[in-house]
Amino acid sequence: MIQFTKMHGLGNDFMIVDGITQNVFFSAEQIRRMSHRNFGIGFDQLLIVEAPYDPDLDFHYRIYNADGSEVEQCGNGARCFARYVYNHGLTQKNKIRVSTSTGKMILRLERDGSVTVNMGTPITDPQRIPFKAKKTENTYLLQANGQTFLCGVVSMGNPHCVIEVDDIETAPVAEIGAILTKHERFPKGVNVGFMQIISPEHIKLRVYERGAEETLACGSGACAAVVVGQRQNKLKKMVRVDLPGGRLKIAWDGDSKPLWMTGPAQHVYDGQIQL
Ligand SMILES: N[C@@H](CCC[C@H](N)C(=O)O)C(=O)O
Repeated sequence: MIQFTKMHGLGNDFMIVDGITQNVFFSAEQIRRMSHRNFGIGFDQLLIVEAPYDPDLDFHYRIYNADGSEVEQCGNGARCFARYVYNHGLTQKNKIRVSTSTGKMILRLERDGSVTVNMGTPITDPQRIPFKAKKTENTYLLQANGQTFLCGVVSMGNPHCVIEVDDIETAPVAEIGAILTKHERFPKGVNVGFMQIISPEHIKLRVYERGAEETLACGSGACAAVVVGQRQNKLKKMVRVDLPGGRLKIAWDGDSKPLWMTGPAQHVYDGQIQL
């Protein structure tokens, strides 16, 4: 039996497993089965807590998409991870240093129950995203489905492409998201964000996630949208991001500064599963 906890950050939901006190290994096929919303637990991502590899860190964790692929970053997952390790007595700290497969992050538990995450510095160099382009630009033209899309491309540890739309309600998230997420110019796939700018301090966003389809919220996607909007001089430093599942606060001072994301992390239930 494997003990797990179900949590969500604005409806982006997670199965979280303590891999320190339990010996766990899941195949991609097992992850796909567990993530199924009718035949399994149902989740967008699986997070596995591990011991730190570095004495300066408190934890390491692995992130898997619902389709079983391992990924580098998950903003909403980071907030849930912080609440999970604190509530399960794995740490007494309210400033938690963690690493994932791409880098290090600092998670801060706030008194009001929200969690603030230092999401690190965005990457715009195409080679490091990775994205096939000759040089760094604020916008690129992407051809798909007989149409041309103007988009910003950025990595928050994981790859994002952000398209500005006039109306978030009618944005072709499922149709175009499913095509662009596998576009040949993104060798490792991409998360596709659709952003409506309401004002320089307020956007609406829907994200078709790589390996999970459209989710109710994407934390790294919210950061990516703010980077893209700011680099086009359309957004200010502090931005309210409204996603289908709720609101995030994103702050970015630009250039080589890290992004800060603040939002909720909710426990849903504890369970156990036999594979
Ligand atoms: N929901 C996440 C992102 C999860 C990973 C993503 N699907 C990818 O493949 O990069 C978030 O809140 O950032």
